[in-house]
Amino acid sequence: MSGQQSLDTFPAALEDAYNKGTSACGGRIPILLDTKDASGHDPEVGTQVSDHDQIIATKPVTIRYGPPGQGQVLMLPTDTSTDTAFTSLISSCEPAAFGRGGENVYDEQYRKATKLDVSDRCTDFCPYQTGIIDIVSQLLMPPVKQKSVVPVPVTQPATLPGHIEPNTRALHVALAGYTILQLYEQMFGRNLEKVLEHRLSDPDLVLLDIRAEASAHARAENVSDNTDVEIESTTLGIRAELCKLNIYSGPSGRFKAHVDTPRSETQIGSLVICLPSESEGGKLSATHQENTVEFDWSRSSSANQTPSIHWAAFYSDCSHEVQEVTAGHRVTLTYNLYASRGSGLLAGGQHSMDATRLPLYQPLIDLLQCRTFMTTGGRVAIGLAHAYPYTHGLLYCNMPRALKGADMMLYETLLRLKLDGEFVRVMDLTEELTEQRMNERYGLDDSDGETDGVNKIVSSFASHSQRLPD
Ligand SMILES: O=C(O)CCC(=O)C(=O)O
Ligand SMILES: [Fe+2]
Repeated sequence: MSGQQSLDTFPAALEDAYNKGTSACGGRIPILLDTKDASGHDPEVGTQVSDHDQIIATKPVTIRYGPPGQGQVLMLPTDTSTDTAFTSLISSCEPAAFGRGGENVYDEQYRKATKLDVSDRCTDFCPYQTGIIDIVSQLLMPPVKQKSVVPVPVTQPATLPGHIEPNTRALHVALAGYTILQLYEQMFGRNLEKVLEHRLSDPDLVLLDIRAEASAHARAENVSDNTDVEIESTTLGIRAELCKLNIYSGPSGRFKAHVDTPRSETQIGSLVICLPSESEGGKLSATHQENTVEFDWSRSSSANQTPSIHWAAFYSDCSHEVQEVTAGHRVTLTYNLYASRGSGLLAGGQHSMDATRLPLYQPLIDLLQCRTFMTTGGRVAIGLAHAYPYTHGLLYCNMPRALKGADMMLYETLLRLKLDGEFVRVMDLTEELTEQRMNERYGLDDSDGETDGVNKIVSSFASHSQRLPD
């Protein structure tokens, strides 16, 4: 390719990458054959050094197969010509069919391979442990589809709904569309600055909810309709489900071009793990529109490399094929990849964590059952431990799912106890108040009145009047 052609092609490829991402990716994980350290223990592969410098490697892969009571154990890599555990694995496999016109068919012209179903074997290989799922999630997920965010209304209502009991001990926050400023000025007829100085000495709790209207906006119909879409397109994770062990053997193992049958609506692709057993041929190619990505894991292409696990992941709509295996055995594990909420957005969702085991659970019950605590009911404001992107309209849609650590723990506990929590942005408006004073003094007009000084949020929950679980 000439220099000029390259100059023309690269920007186009870059634009494609921005717009479409990629439809396939793959890699290699070396196998550490001697995983015993001097003390005779297995070092924790892949976690010896910090973060970025970790060398991702894996131990030899163990496969257990065979009927109950007659199980066999195979460790790969091995000498496949002499290891009886390997030859016996080959003979335990049965012909692999494939889906055609809604039926399972066996046609050697199209697919010549054998298989072991999940129920017939297990393996200690883990695509999560080896970081494959992290890479696939980050690289292969659909490109971010930015939707225009409906502008946040800036008008404030003139009056407040409801009322606050005179003996309410804590701040009542989270009245969507209303400000703490208004709340205090109306309820206490006092200057907010003095109220805050008087009530809250902790600098984290210099409260003003001038952005409460943005939370109302996030809940407004037109945005909530889109909220899930926004989340799906920006922060999805991937769940991998082991499906089969397949063996493509020389001289004529193959799987002609096909598109996998999705197992459910949330299946987004497939992951193929090629275990370390020598074979020739068997190149995998995945094609999406005009783009084809090839993965050659044959002995000749990986000569001089340490024994490795190779992997490839591709979208469900990729047509892919395994070219003819000319010699040896190509042993693969296939996983179905499903879209999932993924890490980062799990707070309050469906998951397997039991909130009653959280360290906050019992103390909160004890507090709420305490006869001297807030005897007439009321609300409690709790400063959260982490900072969140509160001025970012799009990211704010992820709240409260994006709560982290202790904040997630608090939220899960509140949900489990069926307590009503709301999130309120807390902003340090010291600068704005100073500016306002200056403006008042010198008669300047503050036309904007917004601030970026967001640092904490507050959760409030109604107490006492709630029924607690027995
Ligand atoms: O083994 C491979 O590389 C791909 C196998 C495949 O396409 C399948 O099992 O559907
Ligand atoms: Fe396939």
